[in-house]
Amino acid sequence: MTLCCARFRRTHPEDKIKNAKIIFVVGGPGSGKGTQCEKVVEKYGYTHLSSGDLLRAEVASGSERGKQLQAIMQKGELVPLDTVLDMIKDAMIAKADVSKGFLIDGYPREVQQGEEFEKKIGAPSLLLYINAKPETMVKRLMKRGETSGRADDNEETIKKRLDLYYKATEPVIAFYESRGIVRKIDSELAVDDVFKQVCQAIDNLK
Ligand SMILES: Nc1ncnc2c1ncn2[C@@H]1O[C@H](COP(=O)(O)OP(=O)(O)O)[C@@H](O)[C@H]1O
Ligand SMILES: Nc1ncnc2c1ncn2[C@H]1C[C@H](O)[C@@H](COP(=O)(O)OP(=O)(O)O)O1
Ligand SMILES: [Mg+2]
Repeated sequence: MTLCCARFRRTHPEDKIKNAKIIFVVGGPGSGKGTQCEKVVEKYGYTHLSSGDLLRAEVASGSERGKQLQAIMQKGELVPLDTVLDMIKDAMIAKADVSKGFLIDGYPREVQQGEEFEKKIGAPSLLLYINAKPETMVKRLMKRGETSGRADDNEETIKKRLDLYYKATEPVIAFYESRGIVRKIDSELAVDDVFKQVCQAIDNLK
């Protein structure tokens, strides 16, 4: 009895994801992260976790926390690090038993997010850097805004998100470049041609 309880206490939910394969998907707003992740899920069976989607689900739940998050996202700002990291961690644990690997889309958005992720979860083996010109991103987001219903797909918020991307998120790429795990993807091309580059990067992992 005593032995059994001791063992129970030592089993943490985090243990389930300790050795998970992790791919960070980083790029500006509207660069095509979500589009490419969907195709990776289809071909490789990885689990796609988008920080933005997780946050929007919390907003849709109507919770008090969701209301606070909505106000931040509407302004194009970043939500608190702990909130988004906890959501990703919980979602990873929930999928750990059936997942071949995780695509973490939209995270890290600043270097500190990467550092905290590694402390609490683990290290990525690849960073897909989805790169498009700012004009392209704005054009795609304005188009997406016609149907997305997203509170942040409007001209004013798009500009703020782009500025924040260059200021806070691009340094993330330099941070991981020194580790040799960044693969830069030209996202100016048609979706399938972008995907070919993504496949090459993932296939080289094995
Ligand atoms: N390679 C591409 N060429 C043209 N349009 C694209 C391409 N990739 C994505 N899009 C479109 O651009 C918009 C933003 O793509 P999305 O995947 O939502 O980007 P992100 O998740 O990086 O914000 C979507 O409407 C999508 O259909
Ligand atoms: N890692 C993160 N840290 C803080 N805020 C985040 C976040 N990921 C998403 N958010 C918040 C702020 C973003 O402007 C908003 C939408 O994010 P998103 O859905 O990833 O955008 P997109 O796919 O257009 O790049 O959600
Ligand atoms: Mg997205």
